[in-house]
Amino acid sequence: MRRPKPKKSIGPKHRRISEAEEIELLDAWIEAGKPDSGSNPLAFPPPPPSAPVGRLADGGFSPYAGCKLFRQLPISQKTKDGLRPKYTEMSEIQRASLPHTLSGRDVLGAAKTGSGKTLAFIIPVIERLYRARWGPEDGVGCIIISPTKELAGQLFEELKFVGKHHSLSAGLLIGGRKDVDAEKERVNYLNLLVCTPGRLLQHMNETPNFECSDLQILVLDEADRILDAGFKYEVDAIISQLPKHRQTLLFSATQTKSVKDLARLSLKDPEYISVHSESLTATPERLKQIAMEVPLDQKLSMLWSFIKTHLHSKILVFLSTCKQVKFVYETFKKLRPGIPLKCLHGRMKQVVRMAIYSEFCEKTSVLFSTDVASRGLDFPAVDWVVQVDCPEDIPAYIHRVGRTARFASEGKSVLFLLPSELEMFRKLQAVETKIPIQLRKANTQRLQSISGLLSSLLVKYPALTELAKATFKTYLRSIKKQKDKEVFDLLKLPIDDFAASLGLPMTPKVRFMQQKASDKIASDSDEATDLREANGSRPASGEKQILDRSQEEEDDDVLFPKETSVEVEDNPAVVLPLKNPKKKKMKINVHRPIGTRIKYDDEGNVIPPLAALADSENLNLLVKPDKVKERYEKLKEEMKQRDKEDKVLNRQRLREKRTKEKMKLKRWREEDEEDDDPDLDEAENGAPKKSKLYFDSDDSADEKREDVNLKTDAISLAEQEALALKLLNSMHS
Ligand SMILES: Nc1ncnc2c1ncn2[C@@H]1O[C@H](COP(=O)(O)OP(=O)(O)OP(=O)(O)O)[C@@H](O)[C@H]1O
Repeated sequence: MRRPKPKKSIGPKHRRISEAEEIELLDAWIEAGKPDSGSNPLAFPPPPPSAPVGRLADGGFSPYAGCKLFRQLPISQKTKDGLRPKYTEMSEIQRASLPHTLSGRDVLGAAKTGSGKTLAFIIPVIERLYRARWGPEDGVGCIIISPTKELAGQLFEELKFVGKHHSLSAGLLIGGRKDVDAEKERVNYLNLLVCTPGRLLQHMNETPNFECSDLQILVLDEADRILDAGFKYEVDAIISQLPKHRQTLLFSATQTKSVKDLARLSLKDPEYISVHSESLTATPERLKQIAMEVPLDQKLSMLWSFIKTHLHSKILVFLSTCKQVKFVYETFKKLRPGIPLKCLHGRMKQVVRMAIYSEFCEKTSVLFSTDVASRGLDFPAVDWVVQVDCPEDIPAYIHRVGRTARFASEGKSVLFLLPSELEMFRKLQAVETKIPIQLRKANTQRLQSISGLLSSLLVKYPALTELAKATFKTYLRSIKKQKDKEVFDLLKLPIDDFAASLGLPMTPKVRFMQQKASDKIASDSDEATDLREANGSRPASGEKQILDRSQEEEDDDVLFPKETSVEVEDNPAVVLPLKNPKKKKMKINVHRPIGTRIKYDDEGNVIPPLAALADSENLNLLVKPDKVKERYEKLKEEMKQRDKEDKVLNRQRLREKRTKEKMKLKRWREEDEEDDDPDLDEAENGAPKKSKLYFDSDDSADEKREDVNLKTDAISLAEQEALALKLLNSMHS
């Protein structure tokens, strides 16, 4: 613990002395009453409210482990003044963790959503710097990292609220703000930083003299999210630049217990404080939860009907992609449901996002959102959380429903599940997950179908048709990307009905669906071929082409669908075009074994060797039928082999081409580019995208993006050269 140093800033003399005295008293008080490591302060008897607080007449100190009121804690008067009158009594997580955090220990705090974890780390942060008499010249003393910009903003507001009587300086560092240069000037004078991982790393890398070498305390809010794969690059880079000797606090409703994660953070004998582990439910007790089976093509009608019957409620609706959020928002707005609508997703400008966030805090309305709003956000008085799309896993479910029934309030949530997603209900209902959810039948009598209305809207507004197509594709893509294949199965989706429900006259072509369906057919036909081979019969002619197609179409870019036509239905019956016969001939010619004669038909076309063998004239010339068979088998083998090689090369070529096209498009069409992930905010999961994550939307960011793009071009050129060389080799072999 740093000792108080003489205050350098100007101020009245009596105040300086009283501060020093207060700090001395607080240090002694904390030391005298700190709970044993590993003990749970909730188990201590709380002192009565009327008991004296602080230094007692006998020279000792009042106990604080187990106390219920903020004023009974060994914290500064300024913090107590900041807390009053809004906060007087502590919540369980605050009671359990504050005695440990104030004593300077590392803490992993787990408590239900809306249970007051924010104050549980904001108070020790302020107090630690106050007691160390931190000033502007000391630089960064505390860093609070949040996974999303909105949550960072909310934490910053809470920090300002509680710390309003302190003279510490704090800054909000989040991507999407244009004033990065001004921020760089200031950042060295800030004591407390509330930031998203990307922006913090940007400062660490770019801001001259940016210093965290004296960091006292690091906080990860939504720690499990920050430590997951999506932020790995940033977090590892950040941690490597922080001093190991510091206090570290990790908080989340779904806390990590991974030793690997904790090792990454170099925690020292951390206290694991999980206040609701004994609770019967993992979600807030005042939260009523239901799940409903809703077919994919009825989801929007169901949502519409739900909104129409809850016009006086504040409703938060989760969808999985930005495009879906946009589509639902735009179309529903035009259909005028009779309640204000808003939307929030990671592709919106930061100022707009912040404005929407504040508006939803204040007004009764419906907010359509991606998972950008699923964690940490404290919207007051949300009546309903509606999950139109299934969450990726149980923690995601817990965080989403946790936007309602916060602290002492009540709330309700409904989860729409496709018939193919009912496994998620079973997982949620499992005893160990402790989620009291019930499956209800949807009342289809009250269902108001809107697919016809959507069709008319799409006719009237052509831009909406494009949005509907993108919605269709990105939704399917989001399902494809889900890890839990027990729940998410692309091939079980009624995609034609889904397209129709969005108002689309035709089902858009999606190449990865084609791939999936082909894979399925391929595996089915593999089985069939095995059977036939066992019976000694030849494969049917169409099968081979389906298999070829499936291998060629591995890349699944939804932005540039090819001309190939695919129809996938409930029972996938795939219609695939024949392969380009020209290509086939080329391949045979290039790899023609030396000495093989080329045969021509009457019109001068080359007769493929197999056809030539089957030619009746030639058949007469052949010596023995078993020789024909042998020759046939040999040629078949050779062709198979060469086909294989060609396909590999072809795939590589295709990938190269698409990567280049994508990079180009990415630069040109920032607004309309595809949603690769459900949402592309810093909050989102999946592997970090170098050009996106930490250079966000600042001016400097564009320059960086250029760098990244140039780099990618250089790589692809090198790869192209290697590919050309490979091609040449294969031609000469
Ligand atoms: N001791 C308290 N007394 C009264 N209200 C409180 C107290 N602590 C927190 N609150 C209020 O409870 C609400 C939820 O708190 P907070 O956002 O910190 O929850 P959380 O546990 O961090 O939730 P999440 O897991 O969703 O991030 C806030 O509105 C906050 O102001």
